Amino acid sequence: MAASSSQLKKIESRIESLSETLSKGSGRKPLSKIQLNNMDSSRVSKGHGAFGGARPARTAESAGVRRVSSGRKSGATFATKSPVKAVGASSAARKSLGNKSEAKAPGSGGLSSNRRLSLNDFEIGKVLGKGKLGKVYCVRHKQSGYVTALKVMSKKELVDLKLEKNFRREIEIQSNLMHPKISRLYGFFADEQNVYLILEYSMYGELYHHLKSHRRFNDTVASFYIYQVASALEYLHSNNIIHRDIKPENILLSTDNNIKLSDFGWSVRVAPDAASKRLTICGTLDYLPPEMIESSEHDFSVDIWSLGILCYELLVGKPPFEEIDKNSTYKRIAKVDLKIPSFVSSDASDLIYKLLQKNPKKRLPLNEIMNHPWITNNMPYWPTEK
Ligand SMILES: Nc1ncnc2c1ncn2[C@@H]1O[C@H](COP(=O)(O)OP(=O)(O)OP(=O)(O)O)[C@@H](O)[C@H]1O
Repeated sequence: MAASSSQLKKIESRIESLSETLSKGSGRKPLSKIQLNNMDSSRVSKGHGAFGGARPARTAESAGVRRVSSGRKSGATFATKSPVKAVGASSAARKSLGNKSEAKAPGSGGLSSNRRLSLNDFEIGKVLGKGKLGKVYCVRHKQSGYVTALKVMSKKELVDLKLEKNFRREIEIQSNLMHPKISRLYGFFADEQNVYLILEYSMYGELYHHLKSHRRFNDTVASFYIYQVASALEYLHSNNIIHRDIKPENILLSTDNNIKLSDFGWSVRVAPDAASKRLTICGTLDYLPPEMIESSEHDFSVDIWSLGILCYELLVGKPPFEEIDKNSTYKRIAKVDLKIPSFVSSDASDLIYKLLQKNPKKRLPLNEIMNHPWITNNMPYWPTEK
């Protein structure tokens, strides 16, 4: 595993430029004011699903978030069932995670109607959290009664931070996704100052906070989450999308510990041709794969690497290559300097080793991850619907 001195030199100079790129953003062009001002929800609502078919006007998921009580419970390893009556959603959460019926549209006339939306269409509730560009609120759509999350982003900040490209990606990709383990983007609109994303409400917030409050999860809990993320990734990859920012902060929890993969700001749609490779460095430091650090091309397997990091972090409580300074982290990633604590079960260790392979081609494919003994042996203990 030890790298030669010339390899190390190469990595060091790479790290310098990488640190610069990550702190500056990767040269994204500013979007003109006119483009931002022209944004409205009709682009989303008129858009046909990239994966064949128009988006339904209302989903079972959205119906399931009606009449939500405002209190957010947290703390339980498996959060107790919410007061929300989920219509059709999450019933097949455990063993048939890909069940499309969860995302079927039971009716019409919901949030994604062609009528332009504005802030006046919503009752604003509590702040759910704060992002880089603004706050996220729990809101109720007055006409339908649907409770959703409303992400408010300042146009000025978007331009100043050169994040318009990420924002466009987030909208273009997420609005066409329909999977029970992926957070829905119902639409968006803009006014003079802000753009607003209407998102599926995940009442239990980020998986990251749950992990921090528990320090680490046991095999049953961690495998339940990993299986769900793998299921979401299987859907994304089969639709030629690489997420590129898998981490506990981007995994939200809804009822019954159903995960909702979110934050598609770094995701990318690639040509169906398997040879298509990307070069952009993106994602989050601890989750970067060796090929990004070494500036090689990357493909779908970056998400498999990140799934390996996630698996480790859920079981150990911190990512595997974490160091005080980022250069040391980069070096450890480049060398795949992996040390798994002895309290991690042998099945889990086996899976982590198979995911954190330096050679992207050697990383375990998603279907094999979902059938790995660590998953199948823990599956009977996953929570069931009450
Ligand atoms: N759909 C949602 N349901 C419930 N809570 C949410 C939802 N979306 C975001 N939140 C909460 O709001 C916080 C901020 O979210 P936001 O996506 O703006 O932050 P972020 O991760 O920094 O994203 P960005 O990088 O786009 O700024 C999250 O940490 C989460 O707790």
